[in-house]
Amino acid sequence: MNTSMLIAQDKAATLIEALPWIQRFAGTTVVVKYGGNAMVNDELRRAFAEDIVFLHHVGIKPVVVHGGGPQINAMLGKLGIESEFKGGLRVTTPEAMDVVRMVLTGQVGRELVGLINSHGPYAVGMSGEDGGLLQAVRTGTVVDGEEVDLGLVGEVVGVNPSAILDLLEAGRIPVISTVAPEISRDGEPTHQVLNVNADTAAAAVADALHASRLLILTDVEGLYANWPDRSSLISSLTASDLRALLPTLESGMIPKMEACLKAVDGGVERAAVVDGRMAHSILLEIFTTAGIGTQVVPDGEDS
Ligand SMILES: Nc1ncnc2c1ncn2[C@@H]1O[C@H](COP(=O)(O)OP(=O)(O)O)[C@@H](O)[C@H]1O
Ligand SMILES: CC(=O)N[C@@H](CCC(=O)OP(=O)(O)O)C(=O)O
Repeated sequence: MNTSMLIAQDKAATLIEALPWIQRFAGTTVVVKYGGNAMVNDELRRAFAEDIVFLHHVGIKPVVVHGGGPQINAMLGKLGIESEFKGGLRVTTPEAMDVVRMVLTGQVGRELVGLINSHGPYAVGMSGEDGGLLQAVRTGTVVDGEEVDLGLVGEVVGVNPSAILDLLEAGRIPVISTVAPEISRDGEPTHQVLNVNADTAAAAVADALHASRLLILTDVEGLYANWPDRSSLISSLTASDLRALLPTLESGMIPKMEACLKAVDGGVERAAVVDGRMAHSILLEIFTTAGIGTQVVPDGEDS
């Protein structure tokens, strides 16, 4: 066989490797969380949009939930508003909340919708406020054993997925920004919006949609057992293994791995953290046998 035939055979092998995965996931919902640190260059952003449109065209129903921490930081900086993180969450004043809402829904969400829609009229942006999608209660955090007030920060306690289901039914790709209306402890709307961590919001959405997969894109290869020892990357672990590991984790990995656990405990078949700095990481994770990154599987399955 000459070289061009060998190259062609290689391409056919790559395509056919995807067949069992396409058969397995067609008709299911895949929730992809796109983080601010994985959307920092144009090539990656374009590859992300291509992957999402690819999923759509092989019969999978992708739902994008996005963050935008670095973009919020940049806008707060431009406006001269100070902000700090405690326990991995942004302390959010009313002034900062206006910026969070404006940047996530009006800037980052718009940009992702535009990128996906350069392939066709698929994406529709919505925030956690639209169609009563998310409900959150105000939450603080605990740092060094002390309760810390975070201001207008919430934890998602309810998801009403009907607006997402309407969009999926119409063949659209929902792109969701994670701003959430507040409800009081007794369930009444307070008419305030809260800033929620996008990883945990994505898990709540995946859970409510009975998604087959939650994929969280980030700026490392996956979960390291002994961060920052690069030889300790974990390719797969069970929910129980993860539960045992959670107290040892640091900073940004905490909400991500909590989100994976919440999703798998809620019935999502698999949740994975993958490297968003690698172009087409979504396709590699879903359509190749080896996958990439770190996947969390339910107890009793081979990790
Ligand atoms: N055990 C760990 N494995 C991998 N990354 C870790 C670990 N512990 C802490 N991290 C840090 O978590 C970061 C990812 O979280 P974050 O910066 O919030 O990402 P994103 O903006 O994508 O949501 C990594 O870049 C790394 O610095
Ligand atoms: C409460 C809280 O911290 N909210 C986050 C929301 C955005 C987010 O989670 O963005 P990434 O996924 O890019 O980190 C924030 O204000 O930065």
